[in-house]
Amino acid sequence: MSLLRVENVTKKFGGITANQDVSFEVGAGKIVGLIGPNGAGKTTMFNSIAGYFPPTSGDIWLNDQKISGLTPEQCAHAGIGRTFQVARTFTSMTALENVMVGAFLINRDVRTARRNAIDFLNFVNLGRFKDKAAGSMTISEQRRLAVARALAVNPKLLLMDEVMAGLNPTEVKDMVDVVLKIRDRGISCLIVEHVLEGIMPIADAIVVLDYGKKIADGKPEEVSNNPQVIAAYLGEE
Ligand SMILES: Nc1ncnc2c1ncn2[C@@H]1O[C@H](COP(=O)(O)OP(=O)(O)OP(=O)(O)O)[C@@H](O)[C@H]1O
Repeated sequence: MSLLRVENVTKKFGGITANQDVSFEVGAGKIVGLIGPNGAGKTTMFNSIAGYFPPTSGDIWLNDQKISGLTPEQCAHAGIGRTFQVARTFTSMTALENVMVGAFLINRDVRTARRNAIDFLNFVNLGRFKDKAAGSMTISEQRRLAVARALAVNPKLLLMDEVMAGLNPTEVKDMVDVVLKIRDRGISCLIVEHVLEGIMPIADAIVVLDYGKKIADGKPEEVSNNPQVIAAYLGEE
């Protein structure tokens, strides 16, 4: 059964069509990769799903709730979580405080938010760093912290934006393990990623965008053999 349904979404910025008539689905408990060359429209799609702006046309559904047009807060309450790079303003806060920012969105009780935040830090293997300033953590730790913060809003679907970029192979494997653990909790993951060796082995499906349009959608092995996909990536080199 599909958790997320993106139906014929077009997003225009003035004369630029960042997404053109894009449709795809994310099943419950599935991992879907959203890939494509630079400027293909991946971040724009995330922004439409997370309520940062409404699509110009088309609809987005989470289960039977239409979420296109909702605010980011309403989308979060509906069940959309999203990773952000640990923002500059949050770097002086501790790891625990960063995750509590997410936890507070759904629970205003400090003790409950704190307890939930500790659980999520442990979940991403950062429990021992709870009192460490986020800014003094490694890139790999900051990425997992961003995931813990997004999980703290109790999402049904987690949007992960390039959480593997710039990581070494061991760190990519750590992040892959976290993604698999998230999926095993029943949370679906939609992952924008340029690190294809991270996403391809674990994705149930890969959606490929190029110049705003969907050019492929299927199992990783089908998509990676698709001549249009190969041409889009070679064109980028
Ligand atoms: N707020 C905006 N205003 C105007 N144009 C925008 C805006 N956001 C994105 N665009 C344009 O839309 C197109 C798609 O951009 P988008 O950032 O969604 O691509 P992307 O696939 O995420 O790229 P990258 O892999 O480089 O992050 C680009 O041409 C971009 O310049």
